[in-house]
Amino acid sequence: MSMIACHRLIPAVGFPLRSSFLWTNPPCTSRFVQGLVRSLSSGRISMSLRAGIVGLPNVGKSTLFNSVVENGKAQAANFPFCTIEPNVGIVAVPDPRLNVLAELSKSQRAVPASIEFVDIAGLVKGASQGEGLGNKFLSHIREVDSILQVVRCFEDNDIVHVNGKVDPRSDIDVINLELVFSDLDQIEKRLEKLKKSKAKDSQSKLKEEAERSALESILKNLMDGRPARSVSLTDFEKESIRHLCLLTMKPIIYVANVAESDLAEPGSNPHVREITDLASELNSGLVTISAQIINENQVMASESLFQVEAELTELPIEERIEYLKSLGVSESGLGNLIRETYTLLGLRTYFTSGEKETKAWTIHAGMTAPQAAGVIHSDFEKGFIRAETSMLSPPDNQDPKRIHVLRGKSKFIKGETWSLLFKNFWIREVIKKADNIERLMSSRNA
Ligand SMILES: Nc1ncnc2c1ncn2[C@@H]1O[C@H](COP(=O)(O)OP(=O)(O)OP(=O)(O)O)[C@@H](O)[C@H]1O
Ligand SMILES: [Mg+2]
Repeated sequence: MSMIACHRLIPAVGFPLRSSFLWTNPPCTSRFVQGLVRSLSSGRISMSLRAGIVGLPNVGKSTLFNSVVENGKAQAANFPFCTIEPNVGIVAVPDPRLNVLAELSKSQRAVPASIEFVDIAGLVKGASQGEGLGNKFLSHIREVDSILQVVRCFEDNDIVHVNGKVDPRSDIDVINLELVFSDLDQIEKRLEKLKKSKAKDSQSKLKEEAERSALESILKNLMDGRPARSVSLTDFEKESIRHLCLLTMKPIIYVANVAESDLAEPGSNPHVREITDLASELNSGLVTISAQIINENQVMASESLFQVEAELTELPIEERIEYLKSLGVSESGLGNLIRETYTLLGLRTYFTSGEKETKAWTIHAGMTAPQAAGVIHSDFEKGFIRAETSMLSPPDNQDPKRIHVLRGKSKFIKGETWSLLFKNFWIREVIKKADNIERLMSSRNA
């Protein structure tokens, strides 16, 4: 939904909303930065999951971390293994809906959803055997929920490439192979242990059986170079191997790090084209960013002040938007990256909105309306009465993308819900208790 349409909408409904559950469709793309800045300044975060920034040494991981994390101060420099201990920072998930709702409710603050980013040391060939900084770093990857694999796609003879040349396919293979080796090693040890184990009760026996059969099929796939995530497992099997935190089970997004001059037209960069094909072969996400930091000398030498991602976080919001527009980019790759990561983790957002605050709540895809309400408080799940979905469109009906809103009602929430106030703009449908929110939203979107 465009911001223009939102602005048109606001005066037409210029009264505060009562606090109610609002579930809306996935974030629209415009003006994310404003949401981000406002969100960050609110200083409160609702829930956090971890995404690890992974890649060969010296490809721009820490530079990216500094770009994404407000006040990120990871050391980023032109030499391999610059990072040793992981850098950790929390970022708000940019979501323009948050601000629209906060304005509608005249909220005192807006609280975004969040993700934790972890900048991990570079991996090299043989890491699983202890090469480079070896196994210790693989264990840092084990602790994250998803992987952002930074792939160097910029040519610059001054920046050392550990393998001597920019070659995304080979870089990706090196990292993926190390993750596979590490999992193989872990699975073999675990299977050995399971052989000796004598489960006490039938429940533990069942669990161990599920674990063994899952690990055996994963092992077979790993031997053929296929990641654990490509193996189809039952929910019970997945649960039984969760404790192993297998590296190749984690979802991956490839992050193509390009020169800032390629940001407007990434397709013109042959390395990006190569990763695009690879990512679709591997069923993984791809985001193109330019993490480059222009050092002071370069800025002084080129009057034209090239701003790229790392510097965007230091600019006032209006200037960021102007700058991105001047590059022909409708929004920063970082906004995309953060949102993609969030979606990749299987996370979705709904909002509560009132005068005190508008807040993004994180739910897992597939939760039912009562379960989603239960994220706020278990009483809301127990006392759930109903939810309704509605299409909220501006009065002049010019905006083709409407906000989809689900309204929850619980006997624990006092006061009128607000559908009546909006009746001119609503199509009302009652949702059954067991309905899956996400499916409902996508069927409404179709
Ligand atoms: N898009 C880009 N274009 C040009 N140079 C870049 C780009 N991104 C990062 N760099 C430069 O690459 C060098 C290495 O960056 P950085 O320290 O972030 O890498 P790293 O992956 O964290 O390395 P390490 O694994 O050693 O910690 C820095 O000099 C940085 O300025
Ligand atoms: Mg680093």
